[in-house]
Formats: sequence, C-alpha cells, structure tokens
Amino acid sequence: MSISIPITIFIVEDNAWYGELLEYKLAQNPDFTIRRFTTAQACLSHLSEKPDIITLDYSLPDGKGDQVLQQIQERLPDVAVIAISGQEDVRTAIGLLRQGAYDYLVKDEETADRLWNSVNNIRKQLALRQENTRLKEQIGQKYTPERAILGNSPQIQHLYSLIDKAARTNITVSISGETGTGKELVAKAIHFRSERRDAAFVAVNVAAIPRELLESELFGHEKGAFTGAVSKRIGRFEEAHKGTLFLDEISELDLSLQAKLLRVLQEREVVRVGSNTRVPFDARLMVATHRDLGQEVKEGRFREDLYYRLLGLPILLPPLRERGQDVLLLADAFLHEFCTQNSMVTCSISEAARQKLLHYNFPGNVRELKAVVELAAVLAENDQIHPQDLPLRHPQAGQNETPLIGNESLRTQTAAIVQRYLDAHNGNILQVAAKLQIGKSTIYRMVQNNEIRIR
Ligand SMILES: Nc1ncnc2c1ncn2[C@@H]1O[C@H](COP(=O)(O)OP(=O)(O)OP(=O)(O)O)[C@@H](O)[C@H]1O
Repeated sequence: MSISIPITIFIVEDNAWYGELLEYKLAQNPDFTIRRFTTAQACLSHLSEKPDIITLDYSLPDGKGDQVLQQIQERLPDVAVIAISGQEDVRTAIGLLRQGAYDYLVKDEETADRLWNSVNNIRKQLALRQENTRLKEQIGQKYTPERAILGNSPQIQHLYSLIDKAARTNITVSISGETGTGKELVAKAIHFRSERRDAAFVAVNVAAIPRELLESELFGHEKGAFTGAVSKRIGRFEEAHKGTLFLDEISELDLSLQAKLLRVLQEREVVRVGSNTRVPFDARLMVATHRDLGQEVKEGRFREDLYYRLLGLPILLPPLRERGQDVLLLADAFLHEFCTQNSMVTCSISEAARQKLLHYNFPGNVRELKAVVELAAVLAENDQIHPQDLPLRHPQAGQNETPLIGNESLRTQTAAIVQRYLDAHNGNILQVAAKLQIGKSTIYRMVQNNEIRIR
C-alpha cells in the first residue's frame, strides 16, 4: 500500500522561532501542506480548511490546551491533534490523551524528530482509513441493485423498487424464494444502499450451524461457559453492531432458540451464554427462507409471534423459470464474466443452446444457471456453446411433463409423447425414433410443422 497521500498540517505555536523549527522539519516532505498560526483563535477560524493534523502548543496566549482541544474536536472529530508542551507534566499529558489527543510531546531538542515520527504514523493510519473507505465504496458499488441483480423482467424491475424502499428505513426484511434465487444478494444490496453501509454485513446460515453451537454463535459466550469455550467471544448480533445481521434459512431455527430470538428482538439486548449481563445491540435484521414461513406457523414448527416480528417487509423472489428472457441475459453475463476472469475468448451461445436454456426448469435457479454456463464455456469447442455442452439435469418425474388430456386428438397426444421422449433424450431424434419404434422422418416432420420442438 502506498502512503504517499497529501495531508494538511496546522502548526499552532506562539513562539515564532519554535514554530519555524517545526515547520522546517515537516516541510521536508513535499506531500505536506503546512499552515502556521500563533493563536488559538487564528487556528479555530481556519478549521474549515479541514486539516488532517494539528500540532497544538499547550499554553497559548488566548487559550489553554485542553479547552482548545475540545473546541477543535467539536468541529473536526476526526482530526489528529498532537499536543506540545513546555514542561513534562504527566498529569496534563494523561488528561489530554484521555481527552482524545493523538500524542503528547515535550519541547526539547528531540521534539522535531519525535513530531516527524508521530506525523508519519498518523499518515499511515490515514492511508489505511482511505484504503478502507475505497474498498467499502467498491464493495458498495458491486452491490448496487442494478449492477449486482441482473434482470429485465417486470419481477426484477419491481424488486429494484422494493430494495430502494427497504434501504430507506430500518424495517426488518424477510426474503423468501427457492434456493439460488438471489436472497443473500438482495439482502446485501439493501444493506449497501442503506445508511448502515459503512458497518458490517454479517450473514449466518442457521441451517449450517449445529444446534448446540448456534446460540453462542448468535449471542456470544463467556470464557468457560461450556466445554470448548476457551475464551470469551462476542456473538453475531454484536458483530453486526450498526450494520446488518442476515439470518439465512430462519425456518430451521428450533423452537427453544425461536423463543430466545424473540426475547432478544423485543428487548434489543443479548445475553451471552454463561453471563447475566445484558448487552444492547443495534443491528438491522434481515431473514431469508426457502420455505413458506406462514405454512410453518400453521403446522406448529414456527412461533406465530416471532413470525409477525420478523415479517416486516416481505420480498418474494420468483424462480428463474418464471423470469422469461432473463435466463438468457444472465447466461450471457455469467459467460462474459467467467471468460474474462479466465482470460478466455468469450464464447457465444448457439440458438439451439439458448432454446434449451429457455425450456429448462432450473431447480437450482440462478446458482445452477451460473454453474451450467461456466462448465459449458469449458466444454465448448470453437468458441460456441451447443446444446450438448449444457450439463442440464433431466427434468424430474412429474416436472415439465405435458399432461395428457382425454379429449385431445390422437395427433396432439402423439406429439406430446414424442416431445416428452425428446426432452428426456436431450433432443436426440435417432434415439427417440428407436425407442418409440417410429420413423425418424415422422419426427422431423413434426418438428417442421411446429408440433414439437428440439430444446
Ligand atoms: N439476478 C441475479 N443477477 C446476478 N447474479 C445473481 C442473481 N441472482 C442470484 N445471483 C447469483 O446466484 C448465486 C446464488 O445467489 P444467492 O446466494 O444470493 O441465492 P440464495 O437465494 O441466497 O441461495 P440459498 O437459498 O441457497 O441460500 C450467487 O452467485 C449470486 O451472485
């Protein structure tokens, strides 16, 4: 990481000669802009220039160091103040440091060198802070809804507006949808659009943590609270302080933990396992489930009172198969991303392969599409993806079957049977003709007449 960042330093020193000495030392770095003042008032009236560092003489003609420090902090809480005093007074030093001064230096022949070190340490911290802010911004941009959540379908366009609304307040958000529909992605998009974006987004998959560890995972534990608790640990609620806690697969929470969670949400306080102390928390809650939580309540597996507390703003994510042409838009985007990351020429998807994608039911939704497309890019020859490159699972029994209706004509019923066999044999006409003991030209004719499709 480079620390060549320009900074502005105010030197506040009534002794002109001493001020000049400090300026001379600090001016060795051309990245430093230095302003010198001889009174507290002059410094205070220039705070709008937002210095990064202020060296403050403790005894100025128009103000005591602690009072001036307080006035500076009220207006610029992030500025680093280095107090410089004529005498070594431990009590004053401790008082100033407690008050939030960054450092305390005594005036002697080494002050300028110690100031130089102190300023450089601050500069490293500023560089880290800037880097941190930049990374957070990058992550935030990555999760802007339109960038992260792709889709032109009306359902996804409606989703953008719900994300916007959810981000404006702290309302609990409950996201439901089949596996792989993007529930966590939506939770992140809301977090990074909300006022809480600078604090943590903490995700916990309730189903992935053994029951006996879940309570301490969520609420923390004290040292020795149970076998294996070798040190104190804060829980995910506290970790998400000022940020967002995302509880995935919330329906898998057992009834005793549901009762504890309800209490925690009502009282806005957690009690670490093995402790009696209540610790307040300030985390926004979002939950997700692939089950119908209302149904879970009806069947007695989920507490009704907790259900209403968690419902907040409900967001239902549609399965991929109901998003029309979004399948193709997503496939192209995943393909492009994968090929770029792997320094490959981006392949195209043939028309037949597109049709195959459009007619598949994607039980694993967007996650499955992504995996399928990435594997196809690896398998494809000549930079084009063909149907046989797409490793789609066969539709499971009962799915995608064309129901046979009693009063349909024989011709329609024959077409439905052929279609089902074609789907099951990846569109291989020869195999289907052999299985059904009909001529392959019969099948070709049915395709030509649009009675059936190769998908
Ligand atoms: N609309 C979308 N645009 C781009 N990528 C998406 C979209 N929806 C989901 N994804 C991607 O699909 C994958 C699965 O998404 P995510 O983990 O958010 O799903 P989920 O519903 O939380 O899954 P699970 O139910 O298994 O927890 C991720 O890689 C995510 O980035």
